[in-house]
Amino acid sequence: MIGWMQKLISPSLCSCIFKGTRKFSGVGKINHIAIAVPNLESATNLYKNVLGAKVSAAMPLPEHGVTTVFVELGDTKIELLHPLGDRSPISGFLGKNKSGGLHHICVEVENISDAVKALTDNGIRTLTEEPKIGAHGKPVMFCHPKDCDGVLLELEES
Ligand SMILES: CC[C@@H](C(=O)O)C(=O)SCCNC(=O)CCNC(=O)[C@H](O)C(C)(C)COP(=O)(O)OP(=O)(O)OC[C@H]1O[C@@H](n2cnc3c(N)ncnc32)[C@H](O)[C@@H]1OP(=O)(O)O
Ligand SMILES: [Co+2]
Repeated sequence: MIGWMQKLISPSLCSCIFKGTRKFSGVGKINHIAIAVPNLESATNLYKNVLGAKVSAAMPLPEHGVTTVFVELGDTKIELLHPLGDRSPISGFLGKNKSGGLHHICVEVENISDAVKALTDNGIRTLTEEPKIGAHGKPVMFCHPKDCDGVLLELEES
């Protein structure tokens, strides 16, 4: 029954109706790979002017404590991250990795509540209680790197 109802109404509404009974539909493609950078201008210059990629304007996201630049690479992206404000979640990482480094991977999921449930049911901790709205205006959630083989995993609703 859930299958045909999903075709008629939105996945989120369906998820509310069948809370706890809907099955996670599985992970989608890589949305972006994020690199924390100590100097946003020189990192942008590398991808834009040396490697010839199309890059976005720098976008300050105070609610995430970062400024981002997206490098477009076909159907995926690199997200350049630089700390914003004095409580940035990436300051500790850059303190340990002074030249910058691979910070997280972001994978797409059809329904973030279903994905979070599948993860938490399996003992994976999320870093916030509720999803936030990410750089693409869609709900995102981060999973603890210690529960994901040392990799910070971001989920973004597609
Ligand atoms: C722009 C919006 C959005 C998007 O739409 O794309 C974004 O991408 S926002 C990006 C920035 N936001 C976040 O990263 C939010 C989630 N992250 C966090 O809450 C924190 O970064 C963290 C994961 C809790 C780590 O914070 P930190 O201050 O470094 O805490 P600890 O020092 O206690 O770290 C604990 C432990 O985890 C290791 N660690 C930290 N960062 C990473 C990482 N990126 N990848 C792998 N491992 C990481 C850290 O080294 C500690 O390990 P030990 O040293 O062994 O204790
Ligand atoms: Co990200």
